[in-house]
Amino acid sequence: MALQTNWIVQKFGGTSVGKFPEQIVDEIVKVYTTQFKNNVAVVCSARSSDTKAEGTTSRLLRACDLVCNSDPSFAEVLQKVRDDHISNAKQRISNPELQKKLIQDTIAELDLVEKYLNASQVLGEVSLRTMDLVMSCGEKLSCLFMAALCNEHGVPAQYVDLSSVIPHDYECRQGTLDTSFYTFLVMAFKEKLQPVLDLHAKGEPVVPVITGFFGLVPMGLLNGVGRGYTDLCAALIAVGLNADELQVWKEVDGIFTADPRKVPQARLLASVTPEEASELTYYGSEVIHPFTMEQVIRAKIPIRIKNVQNPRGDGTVIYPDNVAKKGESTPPHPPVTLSNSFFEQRRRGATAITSKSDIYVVSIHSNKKTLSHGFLAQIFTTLDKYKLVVDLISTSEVHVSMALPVPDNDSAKALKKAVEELKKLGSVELTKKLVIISLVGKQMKQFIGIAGTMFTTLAEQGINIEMISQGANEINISCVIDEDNAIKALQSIHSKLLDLNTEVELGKAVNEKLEQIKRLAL
Ligand SMILES: Nc1ncnc2c1ncn2[C@@H]1O[C@H](COP(=O)(O)OP(=O)(O)O)[C@@H](O)[C@H]1O
Ligand SMILES: N[C@@H](CC(=O)OP(=O)(O)O)C(=O)O
Repeated sequence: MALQTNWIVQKFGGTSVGKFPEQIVDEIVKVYTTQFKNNVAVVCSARSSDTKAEGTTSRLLRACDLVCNSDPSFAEVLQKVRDDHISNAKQRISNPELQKKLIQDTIAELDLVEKYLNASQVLGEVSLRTMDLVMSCGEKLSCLFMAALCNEHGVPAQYVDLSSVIPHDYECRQGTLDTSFYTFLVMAFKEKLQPVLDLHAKGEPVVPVITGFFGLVPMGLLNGVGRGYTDLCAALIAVGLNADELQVWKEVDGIFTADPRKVPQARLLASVTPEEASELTYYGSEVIHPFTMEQVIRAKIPIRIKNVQNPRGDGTVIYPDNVAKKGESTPPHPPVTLSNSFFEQRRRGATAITSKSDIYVVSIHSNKKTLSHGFLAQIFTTLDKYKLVVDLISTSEVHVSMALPVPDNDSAKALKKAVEELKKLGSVELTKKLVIISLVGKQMKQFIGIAGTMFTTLAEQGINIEMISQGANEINISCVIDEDNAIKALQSIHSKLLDLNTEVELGKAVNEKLEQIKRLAL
């Protein structure tokens, strides 16, 4: 039995769809379908013609906010989305029929959104469900456009809308995003893609262009998954199709040892483990949505991060170093033959460094002599009440320090109220304008002295450390410093711990292993 299905799922982010749609179709989708003979499924996010903050999803959410504040200017925001998509269709789709149909479909979707928002304005609220419905429009418009562009460029494609795959009453039946929910989604996606699979079976392959918005999830998509949900959707599609690889296409060559915009010496990593990718994303390097990994890794599908502007590059593979690939009950035999070259190749302890801005530190000095029973529970109950998240925590006998992300005005207001309540427990000190610097690496726990080098380097640079914390999984050492010192800290720690280049060799080994697995599976 052939274990490889030849399916590859390619996910494209909003800015890539906005800036490089022709390259996506001609240099990526067409190359994989015709040259490499893969079955390709495409998943797209909502278009952003420039930055994500000015992208379609952000605009649609802003329109919802305006409606909540009874501000009628939401119509102007919708008009911007309309103008942007119509001019894009006119500019990029020249076949009159395809263009006419695309513009008609675009207008119909936006008219629907306008209806929802007008109704919400009358009701005086935008429910979670309405917000999801409005948000879904972004991915629908983007995929309608990409499917039209594929067809225009000679790649037969079919638009697939996932926005109604979750039944209305699902919330009542289940309630949370647990494993059974993901299993349900995978089955639902499979069913939705069956007509495409049937065409493939008949020898009429077509590329499904699938909305990365996947339905009205219990509690709302933003609460349940958050921005970047299309990565998760692509992962679940990869599982449903039993794909050989999930490719997440971005505007960087892959995952680097640090954000290349901040550390020019940063190196591209050939591979990282899912845990490392999650930590990096959580602590400021937004490379992939953290929920993505679990689904695909469970199905033993590798994730490859690649660059839309450099499709021939190898990118970065996210794959655990101790698991056999899909279809294998045990690792390729004999495992020893691979162990020297593959992921076991030692790095120098740390894999990458990252920074997360907009951090406040709250320090509470208990008014008792020792931390009394219930002290921490009271702190967390208060933070929970104001929906505040704690990124790092460190405690001593009568003292607790916590680093919290405060990215916007709403969370700043919430924190102010929480601090007032926390004052009942002791003296509270609040420090603002901080960043978390995190050193991440699965090998770090086996190396002595990494934390020492990290903190000595900061001391040598005259950088004061506000707080220190080591992640319980031992693959993350973090500290909090003043935001003005962030770049200096990243660059100096990088040059001490991450400048050495072992990646070229490691890259070869990663590809060698995946090739071997492919051969074994055929
Ligand atoms: N360690 C890292 N490796 C790669 N990119 C990183 C890292 N840390 C931060 N980044 C930044 O993350 C961004 C991700 O790429 P981009 O394609 O812009 O994202 P999106 O798919 O959300 O549009 C890049 O701009 C890059 O500078
Ligand atoms: N469009 C959504 C979902 C998404 O995944 O976006 P992107 O792939 O562009 O990060 C958002 O902006 O959150």
